Amino acid sequence: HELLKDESNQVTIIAQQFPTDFEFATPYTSPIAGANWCSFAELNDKFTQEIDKNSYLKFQELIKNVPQANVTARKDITYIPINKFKTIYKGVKVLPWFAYGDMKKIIGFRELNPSEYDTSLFAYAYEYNGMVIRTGYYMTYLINEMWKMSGDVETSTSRFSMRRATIKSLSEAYTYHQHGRAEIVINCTGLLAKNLLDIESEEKEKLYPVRGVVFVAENTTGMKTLSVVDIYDPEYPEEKLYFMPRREGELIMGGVFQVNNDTKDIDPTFIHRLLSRCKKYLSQHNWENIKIIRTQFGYRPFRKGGYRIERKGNIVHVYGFGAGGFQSSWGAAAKSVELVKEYQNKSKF
Ligand SMILES: Cc1cc2nc3c(=O)[nH]c(=O)nc-3n(C[C@H](O)[C@H](O)[C@H](O)COP(=O)(O)OP(=O)(O)OC[C@H]3O[C@@H](n4cnc5c(N)ncnc54)[C@H](O)[C@@H]3O)c2cc1C
Repeated sequence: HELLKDESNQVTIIAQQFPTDFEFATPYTSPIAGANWCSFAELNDKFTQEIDKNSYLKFQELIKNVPQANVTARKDITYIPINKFKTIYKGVKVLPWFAYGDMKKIIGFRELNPSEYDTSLFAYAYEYNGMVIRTGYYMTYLINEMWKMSGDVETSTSRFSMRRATIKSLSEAYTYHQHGRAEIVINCTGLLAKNLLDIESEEKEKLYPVRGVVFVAENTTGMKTLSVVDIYDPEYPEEKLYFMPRREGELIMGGVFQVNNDTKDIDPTFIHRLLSRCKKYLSQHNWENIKIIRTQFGYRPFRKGGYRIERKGNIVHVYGFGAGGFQSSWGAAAKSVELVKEYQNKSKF
């Protein structure tokens, strides 16, 4: 999308799976995400903070001006239960980087007053102006924007095309360009980057899946804010508790964070624990007779050391986004475009 803004660029997307696919023979993460913006950057990680801030601002622009992008403004509230505060955080209040500096203002960050939550359950809570990205629709919007920019379809002047194909190695990707051989390849293969024959051997070791399971329900709960309860259950340490109310009256109910789990089985008892936690922690909402439409799972493409945005000759690697591929997307795209331009400028001389 960002590359097409330069009218001299022509782009072909090669993919095994596309956003409107509903079953995947091989891992494809993006359609499974909720998704929200909740940057995970550490307090001193300015690089990721800049990327996530850039993305936040872009999503805000879409919220305000582009309804068909399917990004919806939602207050995002996080509650920290007392047991987690005591056992895991050792009684120290932990706030994210965007609770400070100019980002605090931009994002409307605010700690909740104790009168606003149940102090017998929670040690503290905070909120900010967040969002829900309706991922399937949002990605379709992006594709349609690219077709618009293409100006033409399947002719010698078209600047965009999509190709369903499976590549075994990055070197093969050059041959799929709609107008002959590509000059540069951008590798956004997510978790499957590790299967590419010509990826560096150390990269294969770095990538690992963190499985997520979410329920898509009809939102009869009355919940209008994006709500996260930062739970810790020593018996089920992989289980989380978060909710994303989508624009069309759906509720994403999550989830789990299962490191190195690439299975497809879902524990049938999980939903019962999730609902009993809902009744305990979020009793202001109605959890009776909730109708679950679908259970879905995906593999967050984690990479040891964080994500990779790096140019090696005429390949730009952009993968390993773990649990934050949407919230980092626009910032990561901006960095990738810089790397493409760097290559284009070098190859001119
Ligand atoms: C349950 C869950 C909840 C999440 N919630 C959030 C959230 O709230 N906010 C957030 O920011 N992130 C969230 N994430 C994380 C986010 O979904 C990922 O970081 C993001 O989707 C990764 O995108 P990607 O494009 O790198 O990988 P993918 O979406 O997996 O895309 C990779 C693409 O490469 C193609 N491909 C791979 N190998 C080949 C090949 N050899 N040949 C051809 N094509 C190939 C695939 O077919 C696919 O099209 C969540 C993830 C899960 C599972």
